[in-house]
Amino acid sequence: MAGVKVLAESSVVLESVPSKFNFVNEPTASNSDSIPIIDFSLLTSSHPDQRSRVIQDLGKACQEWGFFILVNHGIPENDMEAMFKAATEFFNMPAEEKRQYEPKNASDPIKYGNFNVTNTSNQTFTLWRDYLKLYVHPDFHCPLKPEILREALLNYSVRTRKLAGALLEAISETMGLEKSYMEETLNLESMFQLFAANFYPPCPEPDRAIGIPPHTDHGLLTFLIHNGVAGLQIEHNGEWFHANSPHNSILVNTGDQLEIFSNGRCKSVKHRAVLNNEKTRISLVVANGPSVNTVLGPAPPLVARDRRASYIPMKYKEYIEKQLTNSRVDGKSLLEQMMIHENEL
Ligand SMILES: O=C(O)CCC(=O)C(=O)O
Ligand SMILES: [Fe+2]
Repeated sequence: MAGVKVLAESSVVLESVPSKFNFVNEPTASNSDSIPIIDFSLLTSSHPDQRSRVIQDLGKACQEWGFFILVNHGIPENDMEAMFKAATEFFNMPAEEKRQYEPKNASDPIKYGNFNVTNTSNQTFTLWRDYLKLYVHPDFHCPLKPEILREALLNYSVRTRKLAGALLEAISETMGLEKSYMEETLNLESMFQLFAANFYPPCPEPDRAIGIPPHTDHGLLTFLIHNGVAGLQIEHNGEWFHANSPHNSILVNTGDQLEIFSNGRCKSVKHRAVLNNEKTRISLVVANGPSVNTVLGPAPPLVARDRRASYIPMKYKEYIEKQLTNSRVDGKSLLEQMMIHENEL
């Protein structure tokens, strides 16, 4: 298939969603003005009170929401603009140019296309989204075109990697661990970084298709920026909320590996991308994980404190592969499968 973009822009005016996209969707969500906002610049504040307050807020955000809006993060606006420009140019290239990146294997380091998901009743749906996914660290992979992509992405991956490192240090502190604990035990100098650009064209029947169904992210911390068009929703206390983040901020969420590592303190929260019938939405995502060879389980000092481990350890590489191949959209998630419940002890 040539991509959802081509379909949405074809000369025949689409009045309904072709049946292969039909996803039983429950799009209602509420607004929330209480998604935590974290001011990154305060983490380096020389006022001890200010710093300890932001560490406390950060810990609370990871525990209660698993999502927060990061402001004053230090990544220049121009660098983000350059990424949107490059991603837009990529999706605007002719279908033949993009087709060479359609994956042969799920683990190809450069992938473009659209995605099918299957539910527990064995029905398959195509998602209303074109994506470009690139492995950018420890090895950097990037399509040759558009030419502006390489430099912009190299820079963005360096900057987001530094930011992830600094946030993970602060998150270690929120749990009473040494600042460098995660960096050392999870081999963060060779952290696995995945970049994804998501392109959601306007959809004639936004309630009958979905951009990305409910899921959690597999890594430690995910960073998301978007082009100002709403669409991300997150689950909080069993309800769905719109996650609107202001221009120039970064929406950060804690992923499965951080929930496991923190022995359940940080929450890897379900989220989904819904559609609209007016505007194209673009989101740019950087998923930051441990090195792929790390066997990640609950941190021993936390297990000692809690007197039990609440999750089974697994090599991160294996976790990613399993999540790619095993999951049914409405089935038990891999994270749920890794949990050790109290009655199983
Ligand atoms: O586009 C969005 O807002 C969500 C993207 C997302 O959840 C993902 O790429 O994992
Ligand atoms: Fe996600």
